[in-house]
Amino acid sequence: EPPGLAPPSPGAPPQAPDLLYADGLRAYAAGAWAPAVALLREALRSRAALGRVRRDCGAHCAAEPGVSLPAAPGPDSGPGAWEPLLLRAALRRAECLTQCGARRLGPGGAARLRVGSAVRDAFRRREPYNYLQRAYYQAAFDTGLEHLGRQEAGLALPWLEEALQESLAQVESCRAGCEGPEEQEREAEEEEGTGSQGGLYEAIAGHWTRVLQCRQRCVGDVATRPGRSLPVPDFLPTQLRRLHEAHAQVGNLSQAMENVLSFLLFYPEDEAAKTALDRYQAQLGEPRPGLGPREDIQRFVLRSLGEKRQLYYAVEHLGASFKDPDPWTPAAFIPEALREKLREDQEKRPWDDEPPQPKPLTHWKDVLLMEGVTLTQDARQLNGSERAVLDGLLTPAECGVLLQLAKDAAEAGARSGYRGRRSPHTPHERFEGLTVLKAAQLARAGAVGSQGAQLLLEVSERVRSLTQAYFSPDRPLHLSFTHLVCRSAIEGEQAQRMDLSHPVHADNCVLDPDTGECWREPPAYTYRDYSGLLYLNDDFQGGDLFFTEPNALTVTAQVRPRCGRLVAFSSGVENPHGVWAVTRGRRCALALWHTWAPEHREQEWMEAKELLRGPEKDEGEDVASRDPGPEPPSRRLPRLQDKAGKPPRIREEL
Ligand SMILES: O=C(O)CCC(=O)C(=O)O
Ligand SMILES: [Fe+2]
Repeated sequence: EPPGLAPPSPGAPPQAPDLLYADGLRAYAAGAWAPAVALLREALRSRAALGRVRRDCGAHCAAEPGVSLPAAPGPDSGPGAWEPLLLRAALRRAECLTQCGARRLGPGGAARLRVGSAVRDAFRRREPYNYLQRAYYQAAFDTGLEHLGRQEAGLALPWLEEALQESLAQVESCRAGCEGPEEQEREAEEEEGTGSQGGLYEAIAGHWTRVLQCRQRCVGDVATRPGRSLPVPDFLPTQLRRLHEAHAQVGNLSQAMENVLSFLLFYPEDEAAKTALDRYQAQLGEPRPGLGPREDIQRFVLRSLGEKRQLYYAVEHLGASFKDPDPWTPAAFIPEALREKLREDQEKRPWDDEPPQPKPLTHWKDVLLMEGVTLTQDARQLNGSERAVLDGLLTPAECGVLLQLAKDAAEAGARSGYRGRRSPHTPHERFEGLTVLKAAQLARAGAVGSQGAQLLLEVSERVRSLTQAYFSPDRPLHLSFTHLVCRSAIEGEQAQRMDLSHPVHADNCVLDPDTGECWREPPAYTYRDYSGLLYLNDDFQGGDLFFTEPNALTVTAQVRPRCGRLVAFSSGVENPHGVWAVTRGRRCALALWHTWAPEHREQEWMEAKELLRGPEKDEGEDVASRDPGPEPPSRRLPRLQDKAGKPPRIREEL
């Protein structure tokens, strides 16, 4: 129990967590800190209590003699003999679970306490902890690390041990939630196919796959710190490593052994751990036959491996999808085809042979002049390295055309049944993205004006040539992805918002704010070398871009979007960035990523251009559509003018 919490009133059924959460947020917004904290804590506790009920009932019902699933039938019981037994046991078990839930939560309890989807997402993303600082076990781990940093291994140990046990307990309650009806709806929404249309057994297999996917995600959920989009990598093995080192430092050799053996369950080939094990063994003297890995970890690893085996089976044979959250899964578990892909991803490391270096900025000024662009802030003014704000890349008329394109494309999408998605980064915003190819296809189909689609191509090339001139004059940069993105505040959900429109991240590596390290490996887009954001409007509230230190907390610079403003920066750890919540209106920007690696050049750019060159669009003077080169054209293209006839200069201090 987190310190400072009053004990729950014994026996009383928990109150609905979503009501508590909403009250807590209201109190927070009103500045009533004490009630806000009490309510938010109560919301978390009530949610945990619900999780406990599910978990306890699950365990209780699995152990009931009358409802336990049948043992495998003998060889002489004939084919199909197990089927009625299995299904009857499933019915009994469901009955037991229903009764147990009613006993613990009151009649209709589970339904009464069912949480709405927005709040469920908030809990899943651990948002309540945003308000209460950090999850208790994460705080315990940090305290442990602080002691270790001060060479106080003895003081660190109880914190580290508690953090590990509490993390495991959190994983258990998360897993218990995976059988809940809400999870199933959500998973089924996300992934259609695995058995949702089949008969009884396909449906059972699909349901089971979704339960397993959800359970496997739990480690990542528990390891995700509030407000962050990515989990602390390798959360459990990291804790075990700290534990064995700390135990060894204070001379608890047998516990050091237990913990390093547990670590080796995740990484049997880890050289440092093997060496440590040998050392502990030598120090201990005579062999201790009873010494093995910790039971809790052994159970965890075995169970997880069993689930992975089934999931990979479903991937291979049932078309299910599974994004394995763990880097420690043994290669033998992963189907050959997937392994191939992982290997490829890992081998493509263009930075190995040609590390990025600071470039002499030779002719960028000429390019700026030619483009009618002004440098508003350089890296020094932005408190960083390799970042810049440039203005005047678009005329207001051009912004208008691109905004119209985004709007028309969204409407075309809506007509074809595509609902404006919730943002992948926050439940409080809608998110629409348009690629260059999609724009060209829509233009061909007459759903959007071809002028907009054409301009999208042209402008992306404008940004590319400028970014290359500014940051990489001696080495060609290619566009690797171009995305027109609008984020819109969802009305009625903004009042108490504390989250970000886009959590702090780096564009080509996985940032670990606790160590300030950034892992240039998948799932990051490791081949991205420079990022660009070209803004189209400013008539919205919130939504400023900000840069931080690698701790993801200390803001070093902020940029207010506006039409024609480009923020360009190198995509690595030197430029962690995020976007403040968009609390009113719609914020549209062209996001562009550049790469030095020609093999990661955006294929769709050329396809889009081909499409737009088609017969319907064959106007003689269309320069862009005539360039046959494999590269996007680097030549300056005609630009839309304002009514006055000259491209306006925009220069404003931030
Ligand atoms: O829209 C912005 O200002 C930033 C978006 C961003 O960082 C990204 O998409 O990676
Ligand atoms: Fe980004």
